Amino acid sequence: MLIERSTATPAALTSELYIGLMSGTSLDGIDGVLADFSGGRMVVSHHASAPFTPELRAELLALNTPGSDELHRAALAGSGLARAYASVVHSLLERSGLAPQAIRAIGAHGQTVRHRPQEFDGTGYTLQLNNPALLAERTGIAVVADFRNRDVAAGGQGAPLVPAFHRGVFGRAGETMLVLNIGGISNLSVLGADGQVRGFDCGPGNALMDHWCQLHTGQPYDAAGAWAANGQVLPELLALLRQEPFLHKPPPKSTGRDLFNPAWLSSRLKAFAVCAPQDIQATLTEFTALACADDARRHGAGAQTLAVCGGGALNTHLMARLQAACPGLQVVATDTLGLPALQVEAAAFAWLARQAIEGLPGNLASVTGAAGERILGALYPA
Ligand SMILES: Nc1ncnc2c1ncn2[C@@H]1O[C@H](COP(=O)(O)OP(=O)(O)OP(=O)(O)O)[C@@H](O)[C@H]1O
Ligand SMILES: CC(=O)N[C@H]1[C@@H]2OC[C@@H](O2)[C@@H](O)[C@@H]1O[C@H](C)C(=O)O
Repeated sequence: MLIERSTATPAALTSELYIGLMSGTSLDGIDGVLADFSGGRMVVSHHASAPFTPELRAELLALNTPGSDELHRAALAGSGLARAYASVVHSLLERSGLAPQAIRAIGAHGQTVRHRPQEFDGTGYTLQLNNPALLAERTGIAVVADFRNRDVAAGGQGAPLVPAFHRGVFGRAGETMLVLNIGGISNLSVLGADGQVRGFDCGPGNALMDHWCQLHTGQPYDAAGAWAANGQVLPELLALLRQEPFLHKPPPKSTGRDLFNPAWLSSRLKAFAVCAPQDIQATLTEFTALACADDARRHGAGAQTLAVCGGGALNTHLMARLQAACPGLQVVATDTLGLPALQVEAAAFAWLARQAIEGLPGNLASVTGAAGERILGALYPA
């Protein structure tokens, strides 16, 4: 039998440079980072982002709800996403002056279009559209993708996956820290003083606010929350929104656009049709802040700091409402702790790719409820 030698370049095999790519439930576009893990710590050297084209965004959004010809459309959308990912990778290579061979691997999250991990009699699923083979082909770099399904197969939620990364970057010995990601959906990591980590999705992040803002102002999001800040919170609507059972479920739990979507909102707005859209926006912002704050208070005993990442950290009004609802905590953006809010999730997927390449687990059973820690992701070689 002829045993062949690997033709992979030694540079790629020893490199500690990884690229992380994230396109999340806000569906605003792609964030990518180039991260260096040499020397036992992570340094993000470059960040690039790219909005989705209106066509790709519309199709990815449409694929979140059942429709016709889904298999064909999902395949095309996955390839469209991979091409957009490749152009973010090319920007990172150009900015850093590096050749593809210098990068060990790309961690590419894909686009979540369904997330039903625990339904269907224990055979639930989570679906991230992607075309990792095309991404590897277009970049000449190995790709790690499909990070969530192994955790789901082990009985877990498949999300959130970032708490282990949050521990590595933001954890402080002997101190309880809270890290809140406000993307389309929001998720909280509780980094215990004793090293224990808990984490779960809190509920909506920007998804409902973005939808309402787009509908009534034509803008993709409420910049700095200025529109909401000049509206009046509607107490009855707020109370109705806060009745949502997901918010009161104990962890482990995760959610997505499967639940917090325009249909969910419409059904709750029926009795409020005469209200000013700006007041609805103020109420949605308050609802989002309270969904996060309730969890921070409920699960964050002993913590002094709530570090916020994701695009929600740029919503000044939302951050002020969060601070008002958590008087015992200092609410800060993760920028103040060394990692800019918009880079955290992409950096997490660079880290998850490295974990996979090194044969190390990516999930935390204490977070997702999986039967144990697992190596996450599938490898598409360069
Ligand atoms: N200047 C700003 N003012 C207010 N909101 C902002 C601003 N910039 C970004 N955002 C919000 O952040 C969102 C994008 O956040 P982010 O990139 O973290 O989302 P995501 O990648 O979809 O996250 P996730 O995977 O956690 O759902 C936008 O849709 C918008 O709602
Ligand atoms: C299924 C899915 O895509 N979940 C996302 C989503 O966006 C925020 C929240 O819901 C979180 O659970 C998760 O993303 C981050 C990156 C995570 O897995 O930790």
